[in-house]
Amino acid sequence: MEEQYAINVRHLRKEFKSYSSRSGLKGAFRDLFTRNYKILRAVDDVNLQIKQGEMVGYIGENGAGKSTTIKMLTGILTPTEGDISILGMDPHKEREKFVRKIGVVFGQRSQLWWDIAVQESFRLLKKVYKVPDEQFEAHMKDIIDTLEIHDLLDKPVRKLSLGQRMRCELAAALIHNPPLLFLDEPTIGLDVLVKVKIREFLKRINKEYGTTILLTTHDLADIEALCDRVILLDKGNVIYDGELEALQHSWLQEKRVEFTFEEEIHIGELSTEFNEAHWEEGDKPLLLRATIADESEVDLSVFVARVISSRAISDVKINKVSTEEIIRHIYEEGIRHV
Ligand SMILES: Nc1ncnc2c1ncn2[C@@H]1O[C@H](COP(=O)(O)OP(=O)(O)OP(=O)(O)O)[C@@H](O)[C@H]1O
Repeated sequence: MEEQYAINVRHLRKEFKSYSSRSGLKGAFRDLFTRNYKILRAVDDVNLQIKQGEMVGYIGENGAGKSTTIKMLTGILTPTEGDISILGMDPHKEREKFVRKIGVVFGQRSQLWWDIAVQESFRLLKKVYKVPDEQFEAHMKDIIDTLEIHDLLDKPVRKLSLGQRMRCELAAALIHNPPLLFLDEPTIGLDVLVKVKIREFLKRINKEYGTTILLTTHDLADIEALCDRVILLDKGNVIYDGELEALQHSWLQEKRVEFTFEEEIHIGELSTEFNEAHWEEGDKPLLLRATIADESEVDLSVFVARVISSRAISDVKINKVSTEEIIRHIYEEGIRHV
């Protein structure tokens, strides 16, 4: 039966042994014979099913296990346990066939040769991937035009700025037009214009070629621009897998208003008089924040009007909760009824 998923991962686990040194000379001597170690479970029972053509954001705090997962999916690391099927292949057992079907960009590491011109790297990769001449010419011209890297082709990689290099890295990952692309922090350290260019480009190849993209990023604007689905990882476990919109929506229902008063007001006074909201101090003097629970029937405009008509107020802000805030909340409080 044809594999239904581009990425199908079951019960994936990766453990690292971390060694600790004993103290003192005696300890160092004992370390020569037996080492103390701890087991760290970087990825713990992760299941992922991603269909061809999906663009999925793989997010989580530092150390959550994102890069370790990507390294296992691309065959760089061997799992401690679990099954990985990528486009119906095992990344380890069918290595040669496998690498011709995937593209990988690690934002922190280059796959281009440092001292040679960018186009030389492209030609070498063309040979590695056994891309036919005609396909290479037409496809690369398109990529070079879209990523606007024409003027960089003669330069050695070491002379490129980070943004220029990243655009070349992406081009390199796509030389063989792979159906599946793994991107680990592809926009790290880039300025906004380059980020936007890269996002537009990824959208285009996804639409044109149905490229499946799994993306890890700390920049949630990347996710917002590209991914309908997010998978949220926490301490090696998937804690959310679903639509970004659903995640946002549940938080947007919480109504939050910031009032800046003209003179100092006691919070207890407001809590009694306007008890439909939960009141707290803001981060500036005279600023107080009112939060109305998701499920409450309170009409926000009526509430704001009541407060404004009863006190002297210099500013009112009705907050839209940002995605960053949503993610932070999730870490602090866990997922609510999404
Ligand atoms: N080779 C290794 N040896 C030992 N521990 C490792 C190794 N690689 C990663 N780890 C540990 O595994 C955990 C997960 O790391 P990983 O790099 O996958 O996280 P991440 O989610 O990609 O984080 P970041 O956003 O900071 O890149 C961390 O605690 C990290 O210290």
